[in-house]
Amino acid sequence: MSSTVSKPTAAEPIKVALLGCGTVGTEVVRLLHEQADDLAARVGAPVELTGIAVRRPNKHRDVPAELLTTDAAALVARADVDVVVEVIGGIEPVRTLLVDALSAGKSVVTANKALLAENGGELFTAADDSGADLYFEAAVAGAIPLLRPLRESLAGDRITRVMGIVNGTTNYILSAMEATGSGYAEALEEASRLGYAEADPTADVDGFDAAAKAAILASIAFHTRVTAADVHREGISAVTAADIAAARSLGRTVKLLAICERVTDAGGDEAVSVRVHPAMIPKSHPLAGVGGAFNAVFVEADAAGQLMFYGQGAGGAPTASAVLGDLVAVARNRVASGRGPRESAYAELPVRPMGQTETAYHISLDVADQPGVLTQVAAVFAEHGVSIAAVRQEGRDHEPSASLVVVTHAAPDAALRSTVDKVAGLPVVREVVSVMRVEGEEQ
Ligand SMILES: NC(=O)C1=CN([C@@H]2O[C@H](COP(=O)(O)OP(=O)(O)OC[C@H]3O[C@@H](n4cnc5c(N)ncnc54)[C@H](O)[C@@H]3O)[C@@H](O)[C@H]2O)C=CC1
Ligand SMILES: N[C@@H](CC=O)C(=O)O
Ligand code: NA
Repeated sequence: MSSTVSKPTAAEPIKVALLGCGTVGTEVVRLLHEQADDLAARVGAPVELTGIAVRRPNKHRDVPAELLTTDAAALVARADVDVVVEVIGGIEPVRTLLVDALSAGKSVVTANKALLAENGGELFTAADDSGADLYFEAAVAGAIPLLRPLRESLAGDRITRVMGIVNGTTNYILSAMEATGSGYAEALEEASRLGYAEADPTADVDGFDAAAKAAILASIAFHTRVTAADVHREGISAVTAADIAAARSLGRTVKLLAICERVTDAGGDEAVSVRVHPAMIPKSHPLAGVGGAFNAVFVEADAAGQLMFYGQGAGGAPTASAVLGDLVAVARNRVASGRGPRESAYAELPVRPMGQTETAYHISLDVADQPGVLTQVAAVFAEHGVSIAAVRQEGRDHEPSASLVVVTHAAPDAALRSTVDKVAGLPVVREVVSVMRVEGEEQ
């Protein structure tokens, strides 16, 4: 129990059903217990755990047995449950459980980005219909207060860009590969052991988790429903030691970035572009120093300018901190008979396809060391309307091959891809060693 002396609370207890008791759920239970008095004082009513839905009750010996049930649906339906906290993950059965909870007027706190990015609209509609709250700060960038600032503090501004590192597992792996040269598989195993990775870690390494978070961020930032399917997604499983070495030789580092932008076409119409992919960023860029499972997100808004959010993006306790913050908010709303912010999707901006999104590439080639190679390669870039920002060609002692590195200016992604395909087919090109997008200015 905490040391703070709580003020007596007059209101009826707020009764909470917890769904799932794994990495995050265990920490939610711990914090609810350890901070019970403080939480009651902050909410104005005791916050009571009435039940915990788990899959295997005998695995949870440190939780009071009378709270445990394997019947999540029955727990959600209980008349004495005011708030449902969901930390199971995945789509079903969670989607049905949460729609049922919201439809019955029970507020929901969830960390489930996969569900929000897939079925967020349905959840928001159910919440609106019954007047219940739907909070999900833990779903993006773990402990970092990010969604509430976007939903509330910046609600009066016009956000133009959200860019950052939003997946702790992949950042942990890339940091380990960069710092110690440690192997990909070994770093992933460690990230899972530390509780950062999803139950199925392909969600992390193939970029699904970051894409779901990018969809949530873009939806809030641009007042538009963006789903996971709208997000261009590339993970880190194809990032090689050669890519990392190529980045290093240019004073850059490789990060998996989520980039959500408000864009304007030639006719003046607005759209959104949302993408997740690895990119080389300058070592001097603030995101380059974000290591391990930490996350960092830049937000740019017309009036506010540039903001940066940084902190622990994964792990049981950091994620539980965000869950508890939301729980206090929805419990306070209940005590005050009020509501938190609803979904804001009035702008309904279209999503621009990746092929039309402007990006810049770094291309590292192994070419024949003979006259005219550079001219042939440059001609392919010119043919596709791609302008070259920098070229470096280096011969190798006693070898008939040379290294040719090309960095482009920004161009439509489709034009860059076609350029790489055509260059790869040139007889003078022996191997495409590394192709990666580049982002960020030197600071
Ligand atoms: N671990 C992390 O760092 C973060 C996790 N999240 C999200 O939080 C959620 C939970 O993540 P973790 O705690 O890491 O996962 P976990 O896999 O450790 O825990 C999930 C628990 O739910 C239980 N479960 C599965 N189906 C169930 C059912 N039908 N009824 C009751 N229990 C069931 C599982 O047995 C497991 O104990 C996921 O949505 C995840 O994406 C969000 C931010 C960070
Ligand atoms: N698997 C996720 C957990 C937090 O959202 C990550 O690694 O970031
Ligand atoms: Na967060």
